[in-house]
Amino acid sequence: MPKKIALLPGDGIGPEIMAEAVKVLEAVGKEFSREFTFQSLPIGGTAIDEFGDPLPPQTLQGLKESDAVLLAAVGGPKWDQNPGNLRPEAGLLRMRKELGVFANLRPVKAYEPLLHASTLKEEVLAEVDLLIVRELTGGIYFGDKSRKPHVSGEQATDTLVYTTEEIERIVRMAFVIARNRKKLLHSVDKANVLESSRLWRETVNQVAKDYPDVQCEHILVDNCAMQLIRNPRQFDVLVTENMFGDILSDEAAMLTGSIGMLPSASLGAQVGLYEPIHGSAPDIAGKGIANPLGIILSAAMMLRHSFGWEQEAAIIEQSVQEVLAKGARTADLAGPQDTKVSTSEMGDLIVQAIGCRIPS
Ligand SMILES: NC(=O)c1ccc[n+]([C@@H]2O[C@H](COP(=O)([O-])OP(=O)(O)OC[C@H]3O[C@@H](n4cnc5c(N)ncnc54)[C@H](O)[C@@H]3O)[C@@H](O)[C@H]2O)c1
Ligand SMILES: CC(C)[C@H](C(=O)O)[C@@H](O)C(=O)O
Ligand SMILES: [Mg+2]
Repeated sequence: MPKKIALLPGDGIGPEIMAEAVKVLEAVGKEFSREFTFQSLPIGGTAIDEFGDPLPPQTLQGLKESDAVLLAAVGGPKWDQNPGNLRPEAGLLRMRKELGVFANLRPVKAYEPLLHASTLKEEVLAEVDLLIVRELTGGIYFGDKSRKPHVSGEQATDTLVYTTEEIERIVRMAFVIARNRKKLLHSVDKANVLESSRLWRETVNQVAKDYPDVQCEHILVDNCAMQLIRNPRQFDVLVTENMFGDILSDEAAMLTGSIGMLPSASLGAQVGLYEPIHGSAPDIAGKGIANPLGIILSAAMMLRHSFGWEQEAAIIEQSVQEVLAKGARTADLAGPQDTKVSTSEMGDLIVQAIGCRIPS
């Protein structure tokens, strides 16, 4: 049976990078005799323009009927003044909630050929290989929001809510992952200030009893943000709530040289959702210069986590390493010595590398 992949190209650079991910999946399919069917569905700003809804019912239906979902990015200045529920981002959040993908895995790997491309020192970055496990369907993103008049103008409220159950399931997943890596887990919170973080920390301590072989450390989020830049190699798996994970993962992207490099997998009970961590990059959209590696590596995560195709995932990841080692770079990473390539040229190079790795 062919695997049904729902594609959500979205806005800005989304369609440009999505085209490269599809090329790569087709190449893997050809080499390994795997069949895919692709269904492209509207989401975000383009869906608002066409259907007046950032997550139209037919999109949600299509996602639920698919075997896995690949999203590029949503958002852009055109929709920034829309009311909250009619913003592109509202469609993305509603989709995550509807699919129940509470666990967002964001691996951060410093590729050797890119060490010089970061604004940080090479010796700090060498061999960084960590994983941020971000809670994705709770916290301040999903709590009640309100506005009311105030003597100074208005008062706005966002509510940060977590239940023991929501914390426990993500923390348990992080412990299992940590057990299969270096057996080191940092739980990131703000327990010195936030009640939700105090519940988070208590729950982590309870769950930790079931994983005595995993070393578990608590770290406050402000210190964690600093330590990620000071000495990132001290971390292996980090687990944290929704907004802290969002911010820390953009910060951690600079350990790789570009936010365009980071993939992610969002997992839960049903279908898996795969997306690069970056946004729609309106400043470079339509120029053919966006880095497609984040979405290509997300496609690799899809093959591994949704279909259990480890070899196929690894071949994509090895091809990315190889192409980078040969000096090809999109504009976000290119230095004077490098060969600067466009979005589609980068996709072609990965496809070629896949072809060369498999003896026919
Ligand atoms: N998952 C998502 O769909 C997602 C994630 C983050 C932001 N957004 C949305 O994207 C829009 C723009 O947000 P932003 O500018 O804060 O963040 P962004 O991640 O889109 O861009 C930040 C910077 O990184 C660069 N960049 C991002 N991805 C890149 C890539 N693949 N290759 C090369 N350079 C890349 C951009 O050019 C920009 O300079 C907003 O509407 C925001 O809400 C969407
Ligand atoms: C666009 C936005 C809602 C989203 C988030 O905050 O989760 C993005 O920043 C991300 O990291 O996927
Ligand atoms: Mg983000």
